Amino acid sequence: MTLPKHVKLVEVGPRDGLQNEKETVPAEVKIELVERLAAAGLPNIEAASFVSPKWVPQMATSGEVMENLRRRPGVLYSALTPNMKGFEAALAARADEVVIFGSASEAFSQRNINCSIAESVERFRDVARAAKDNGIRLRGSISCSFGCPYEGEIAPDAVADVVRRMRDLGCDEIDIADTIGVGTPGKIATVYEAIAKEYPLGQLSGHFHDTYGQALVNIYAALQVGVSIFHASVAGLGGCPYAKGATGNVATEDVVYMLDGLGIHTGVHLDQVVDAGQFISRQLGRKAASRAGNAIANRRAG
Ligand SMILES: CC(C)(COP(=O)([O-])OP(=O)([O-])OC[C@H]1O[C@@H](n2cnc3c(N)ncnc32)[C@H](O)[C@@H]1OP(=O)([O-])[O-])[C@@H](O)C(=O)NCCC(=O)NCCSC(=O)C[C@@](C)(O)CC(=O)[O-]
Repeated sequence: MTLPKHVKLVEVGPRDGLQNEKETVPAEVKIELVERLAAAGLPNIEAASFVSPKWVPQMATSGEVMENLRRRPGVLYSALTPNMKGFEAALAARADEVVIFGSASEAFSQRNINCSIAESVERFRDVARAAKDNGIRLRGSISCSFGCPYEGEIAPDAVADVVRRMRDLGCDEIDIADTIGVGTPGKIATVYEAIAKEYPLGQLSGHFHDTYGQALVNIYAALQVGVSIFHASVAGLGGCPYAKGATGNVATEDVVYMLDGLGIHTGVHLDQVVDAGQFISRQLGRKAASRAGNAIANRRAG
């Protein structure tokens, strides 16, 4: 068994992580978080989401965050864009990458973006074309790829179908999301084997929430089938407002700790990610949900 030698980590804490926070997190705090994560070596940071502020109020400061960031050369700053209104805002805010986000579950698509899967693909068509015209990288995200809070089991064929549609829109990368963290290693292998027939494995990522404590082992299972792009959220921040009870993405500190141990290169400095995780947790007034991060912080404190 050979594991990839390099992994690209996409940091989603400032977006997926913070979008679910009840209290408004000030834009200056979000900016400092993104800057710390970039300084820690994260090559791609999801920093904004241009969605309706009535649906997700926490993301209403996305423009302010993107415009006031001190950008680090070589880092890709991404933003979620469900439609052309979101795309125009992302373009004005100089996003390097826009993310169209759909679902493998009809029920989740309706709850999350208020339209069917087929309608969402039509909306995304304009965003995809505009991204290409403006030379902006295009990423697609597919929620509920391993299970849905409303429909339960999701067939790998349903995921493959949305992967095909995202591919035909011209996505440069496609995220396979376990929105509610129900996947287990066997299912991970089955889903990636089904979708790798439709789209290059090297451009597929894993976006695993850790609700059932399976995210790290699922990353390991995905590494074994050759996936080399993973999403993670510093301090394990997050959840999805339309997936009740789902916890955050796997913590970045935990993923970096595991990959360092496996000798897999990420370019990310663990100590600095731990600092970023402790910083945002202090700001939110709670302990980080990262086992490795807290262990390292405790060890440092003696
Ligand atoms: C998609 C919509 C906008 C459709 O919402 P809609 O109500 O069907 O859209 P609409 O076109 O009828 O517009 C309604 C109102 O929203 C405004 N509007 C419309 N679009 C925008 C926009 N882009 N930015 C700002 N405002 C917007 C629009 O201007 C109008 O304002 P009003 O006239 O009522 O004042 C809505 O359903 C929405 O914003 N949903 C939010 C979904 C979301 O952010 N979910 C969380 C992120 S996805 C996620 O976390 C999963 C992921 C990616 O991490 C992977 C995983 O783990 O599964």
